[in-house]
Amino acid sequence: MSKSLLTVAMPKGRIFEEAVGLLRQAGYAIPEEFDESRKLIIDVPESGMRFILAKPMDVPTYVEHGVADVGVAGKDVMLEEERDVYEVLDLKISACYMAVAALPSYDPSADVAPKIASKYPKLTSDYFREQGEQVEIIKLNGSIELAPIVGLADRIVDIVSTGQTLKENGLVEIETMIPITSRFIVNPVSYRTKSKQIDEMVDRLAEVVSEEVAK
Ligand SMILES: Nc1ncnc2c1ncn2[C@@H]1O[C@H](COP(=O)(O)OP(=O)(O)OP(=O)(O)O)[C@@H](O)[C@H]1O
Ligand SMILES: O=P(O)(O)OC[C@H]1O[C@H](OP(=O)(O)OP(=O)(O)O)[C@H](O)[C@@H]1O
Repeated sequence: MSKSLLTVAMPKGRIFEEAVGLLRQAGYAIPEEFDESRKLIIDVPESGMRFILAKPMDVPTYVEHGVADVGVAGKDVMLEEERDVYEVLDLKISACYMAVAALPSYDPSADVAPKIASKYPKLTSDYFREQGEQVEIIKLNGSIELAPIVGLADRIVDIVSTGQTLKENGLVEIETMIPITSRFIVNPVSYRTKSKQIDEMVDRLAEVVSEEVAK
């Protein structure tokens, strides 16, 4: 990895477009080809940056290991991964929330050994431990809403945004857990060794975020 360029770990997928939009608003020249490319490493020397494009859940791993200096990750990922990185700014993009959901017929009083399906086993386990409820967690990798319908789990813990997926699958939200937005994260060593570049980036992004919030 180049030491002169600031390496930014970006999440592919849902967050990508909004995160790139913020960077452009903050004055970083990100070429158009960035939006469509299949490349996983893109250098933008005119902005002094190298971007690495990772799976959203993996961004904190790249930043913790220092192969990326900074990155963008959802709060859900931060809570699940618990990596040794600094979370320095709430970018207030890709807003959604985590919720517990079940079939409308679900009766909590009859639920003696509850099974909870989720893509987020750690976050789910922490949540139910804090609630003082003992549960069995079933880790799935997607289509979580399927689990209660086919009888794999009693409840699910998943992200809700529009609520359409729950609705179309006949599930109801029974607890709202945590609001989620994307965060700007920093490797602790890079924060010292590249403080000038990183401080400037945080300041510029913070300004754009506060302008967006004021709109
Ligand atoms: N409706 C939503 N569903 C899931 N994630 C959302 C939603 N809205 C915003 N997010 C944010 O987007 C991130 C997930 O992005 P995305 O769905 O592209 O990744 P993924 O779940 O890893 O994708 P994949 O479908 O490839 O497994 C989450 O970490 C969360 O912070
Ligand atoms: O409230 P909504 O707007 O419907 O969004 C929430 C849904 O979107 C996500 O799934 P995704 O599309 O990432 O598919 P996945 O289940 O395979 O993770 C999430 O896991 C929910 O299922």
